Amino acid sequence: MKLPKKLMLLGSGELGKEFTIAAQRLGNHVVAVDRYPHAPAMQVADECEVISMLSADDLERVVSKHQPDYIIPEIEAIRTEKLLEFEQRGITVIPTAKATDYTMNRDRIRELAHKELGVRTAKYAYATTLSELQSAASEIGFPNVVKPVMSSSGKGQSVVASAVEVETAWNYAIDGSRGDTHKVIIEEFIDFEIEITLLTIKQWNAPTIFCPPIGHRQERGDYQESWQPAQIKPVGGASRNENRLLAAQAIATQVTDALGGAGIFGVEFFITADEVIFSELSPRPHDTGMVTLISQNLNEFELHLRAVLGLPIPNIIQYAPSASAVILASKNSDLIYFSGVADALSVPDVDLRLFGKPDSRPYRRMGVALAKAETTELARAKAVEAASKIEVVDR
Ligand SMILES: Nc1ncnc2c1ncn2[C@@H]1O[C@H](COP(=O)(O)OP(=O)(O)OP(=O)(O)O)[C@@H](O)[C@H]1O
Ligand SMILES: NCC(=O)N[C@@H]1O[C@H](COP(=O)([O-])[O-])[C@@H](O)[C@H]1O
Ligand SMILES: [Mg+2]
Repeated sequence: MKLPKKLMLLGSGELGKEFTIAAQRLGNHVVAVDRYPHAPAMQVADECEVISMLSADDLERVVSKHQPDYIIPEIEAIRTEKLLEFEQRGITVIPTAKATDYTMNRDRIRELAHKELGVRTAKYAYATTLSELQSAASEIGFPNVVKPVMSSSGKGQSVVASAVEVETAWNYAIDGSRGDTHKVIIEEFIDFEIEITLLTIKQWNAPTIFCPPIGHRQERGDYQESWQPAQIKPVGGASRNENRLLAAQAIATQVTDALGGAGIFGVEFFITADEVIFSELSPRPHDTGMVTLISQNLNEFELHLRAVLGLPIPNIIQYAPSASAVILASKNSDLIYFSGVADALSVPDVDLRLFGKPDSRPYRRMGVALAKAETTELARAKAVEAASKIEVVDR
């Protein structure tokens, strides 16, 4: 295999920016694509294109123009049927066009995991009308969680405590749905001990390997903090703890094998006292995996790149307990400044990534604080404190 390769990144946010840096460090050529100009990855890529990634015509135009060796999706919202076509034409889609198609909608990956592979998931049902949702809710019970089948980062998602709240949840899900699908999934609420992302690296010609598990905390369905390693509380002794991690690894291997190809996957699990419950997965680097920007010898973006290009991954070493905490905007603005940077960086083993997004909206993720410490608790406290010092301000 000869480098450089031409990589087309579909989606150019913060995850794509770090992937682009990793790709360029090994001499590759990156074309960054997104729906708006000056997206984070575009700031560091060789070339960029602004298109609608849901438009087959737009995708055709940029792929014909640049003739990439690899198409690397960075977000879910892509016209995935077109990716299947590109794959048939001989372009490698990462991890596979099928994987991007199955994970674009929550129902397809759920059916694969639960029905085809027999993996334990939360009890669930689908609804396409309010009355279907009402009867599904009484079947599943309360509390439950309602989400559009097409959405990410918690958009349109709510926890429903009782029957009177079902209508509000329906309207919220429909408003938060991507595209014009009026289909929602309703899930049993899992009262988990911890939720984890298991970064799973599927390789072309080598066995699947894993990063130490990442614990995370979500609000409004969006990640706020992540830490590594996740302490899966040793219920019933240390061996039990180990067993739950092995169980998660076995499920991650099973699901990623069914999707095929190569690359990193962020496989999400709910861990309860006696169960490992599969939630969903990203067939690409995961937002909670940004902690690996400080924690590991090879971060999740470098691992993705090596897996994609079939380069060796001799070892994955975690340097120390580590954490990440998000830096969110509070309002709409297109003049972004950050205050408190010097203060945040005055603490040893703290670092920042400020993504350079050209505008903000309430709760938009604008950066992340990273920290290493002697324990995950200390690392979390340091990351949260550093993030709290940064304020997203406009002029
Ligand atoms: N059935 C459930 N029981 C308990 N909590 C849940 C359930 N489903 C989702 N959640 C909570 O909401 C979060 C977001 O849900 P999920 O991962 O399904 O959505 P998402 O919008 O795809 O998020 P992302 O794209 O950021 O991964 C979960 O990480 C978890 O904290
Ligand atoms: N949970 C998925 C995730 O974190 N995706 C990351 O967020 C970007 C979109 O951010 P934006 O909505 O602020 O443009 C995506 O491009 C990706 O980097
Ligand atoms: Mg998720």
